[in-house]
Amino acid sequence: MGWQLKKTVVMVGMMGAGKTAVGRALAARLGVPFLDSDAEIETAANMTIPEIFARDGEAFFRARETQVIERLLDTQSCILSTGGGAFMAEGNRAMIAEKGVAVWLDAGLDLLWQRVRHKSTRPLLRTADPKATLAGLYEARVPVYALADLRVAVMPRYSIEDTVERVIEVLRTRPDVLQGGS
Ligand SMILES: Nc1ncnc2c1ncn2[C@@H]1O[C@H](COP(=O)(O)OP(=O)(O)OP(=O)(O)O)[C@@H](O)[C@H]1O
Ligand SMILES: O=C(O)C1=C[C@@H](O)[C@@H](O)[C@H](O)C1
Ligand SMILES: [Mg+2]
Repeated sequence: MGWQLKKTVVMVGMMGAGKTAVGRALAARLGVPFLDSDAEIETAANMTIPEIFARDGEAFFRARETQVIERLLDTQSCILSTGGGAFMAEGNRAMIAEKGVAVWLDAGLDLLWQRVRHKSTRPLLRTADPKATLAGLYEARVPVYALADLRVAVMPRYSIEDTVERVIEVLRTRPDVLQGGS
């Protein structure tokens, strides 16, 4: 029997947690569409996220992010990966709770730093001490990510496919979200 995804699964968590990589692999596994709010914003603006931050500022990006998430939540039963800051806005959380189910990819700070340290694609980390900036964001955001409906612990030894398996296990505890697969 195939899978039946009943609700849109919204991946939330810190930058580098794997929302995009795991979300894409999860969608392929379940045979449902994959959407990524950061990618949609870049395509619509025809600019990269660092370019948008540099030209229009973070507040502009956040307004776009809310609009895009609202639009993407109307795609029935898909996997929607968000940007790392999206779940911080209460209005975004309310939309996500209404139309989908939020899954927090919970990765530790050391792993996150290993994943993001060599990339220049995250404008918020363009500071004098990006490791300390990441740590500050982590401290501030973890209590908010913890409001997600479901949590999946991400371990350094997990491959993307391993994490997909963990997400599926957790989703299967919610028959209103995922059924089938046996
Ligand atoms: N086991 C793994 N699981 C998830 N990602 C991994 C793994 N191993 C390496 N990666 C890599 O870690 C990087 C960060 O992942 P990804 O871009 O999916 O994070 P993200 O949560 O979408 O971040 P952002 O909030 O910035 O969009 C990617 O280059 C991804 O390919
Ligand atoms: O954690 C964040 O606030 C961000 C994460 C990325 O996904 C992008 O949405 C952007 O770089 C901001
Ligand atoms: Mg991403």
